[in-house]
Amino acid sequence: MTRAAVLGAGSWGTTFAKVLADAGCEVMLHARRPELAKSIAEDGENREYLPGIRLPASVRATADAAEALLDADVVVLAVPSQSLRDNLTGWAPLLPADATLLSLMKGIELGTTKRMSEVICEVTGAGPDRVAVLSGPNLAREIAEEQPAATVIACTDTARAEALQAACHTPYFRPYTNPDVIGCELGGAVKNVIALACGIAEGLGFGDNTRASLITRGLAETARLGLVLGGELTTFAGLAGMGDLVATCSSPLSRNRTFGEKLGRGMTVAQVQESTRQTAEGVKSCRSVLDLARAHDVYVPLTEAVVRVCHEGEAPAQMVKEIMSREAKPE
Ligand SMILES: NC(=O)c1ccc[n+]([C@@H]2O[C@H](COP(=O)([O-])OP(=O)(O)OC[C@H]3O[C@@H](n4cnc5c(N)ncnc54)[C@H](O)[C@@H]3O)[C@@H](O)[C@H]2O)c1
Ligand SMILES: O=P(O)(O)OC[C@H](O)CO
Repeated sequence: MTRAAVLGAGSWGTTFAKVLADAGCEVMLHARRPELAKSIAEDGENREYLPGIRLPASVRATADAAEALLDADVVVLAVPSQSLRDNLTGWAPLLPADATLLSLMKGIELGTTKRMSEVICEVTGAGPDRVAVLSGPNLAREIAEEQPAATVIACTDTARAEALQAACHTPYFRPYTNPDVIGCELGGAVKNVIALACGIAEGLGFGDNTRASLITRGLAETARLGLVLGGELTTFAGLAGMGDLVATCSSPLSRNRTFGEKLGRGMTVAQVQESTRQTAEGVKSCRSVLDLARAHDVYVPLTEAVVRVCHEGEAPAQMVKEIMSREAKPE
């Protein structure tokens, strides 16, 4: 039986712990706060992040990282992207030698512009073939409710990707493998930025044409950057590209889209941040995505626009004017 440690007991970490357990794994879920670990262990439910969802008995919870990681075959990382390096620095000495390291995170590190798998390799010293990424149209609440969804597990080592695929395949969760780690990570990080733009448009009162235009041009922007970085075009047309972009940009469950919608309705970034404790990765990653694009001379006008609204005080209505009045060009 596969033994998995899930580090991060937020909405996605907790949901994925349930998926693994439903697929037959023995799971240790690690929460930072001892009181949250205790309440998950006692109630069989994460009332803070996933209220109303019963966790299988094979999910155990602890706040002790050493206990969570003991003899783990698979270590799942599910913390906010910008906190990964600090968290992982503490966990690295406890990682079992050949465990597969699986990232669930969708962000680019500020300052270094590194993808999460790159941060994992750097901090742990693991080779890239030991590190995998899971990404796709996977809104946590829907999956916790066992609504059918597909996803992608990307790893350069096919055997590890297939082992992970078997470890999390359930009647409601269908993983596909893909060797393109770069494309999957880029798709996941940039869709959060485009979802912010879609939320802003929603908040301004715009409808389906606007959203479809943003999704389509957002995908063009993602693929332009991803190809330069070494991703594959087919990945951007797949679940970790278009699939995730459509789900996140369309769903009221998306934290990024909801964040953008509040901005579009007139709230400031600080006000929206105060209104939620959940992670909206795109607010920070829009800056690192833009830095990455500039370093590779790639044109990313929607990301630039989101950065202006989130970090430079531009009004959402002005952002729309600027996007629409750019020089006309061929598609
Ligand atoms: N929620 C989803 O639907 C979903 C789906 C797919 C991918 N993801 C990705 O998974 C990652 C985790 O997202 P989530 O939804 O579980 O987030 P969340 O905000 O629900 O939970 C984050 C968890 O990380 C912990 N944490 C550890 N160090 C932290 C720190 N320094 N600052 C803040 N929190 C810290 C928190 O205590 C919490 O348990 C993100 O990269 C997100 O983009 C989320
Ligand atoms: O709630 P969001 O915006 O972080 O999106 C969640 C998932 O990434 C959707 O696949």
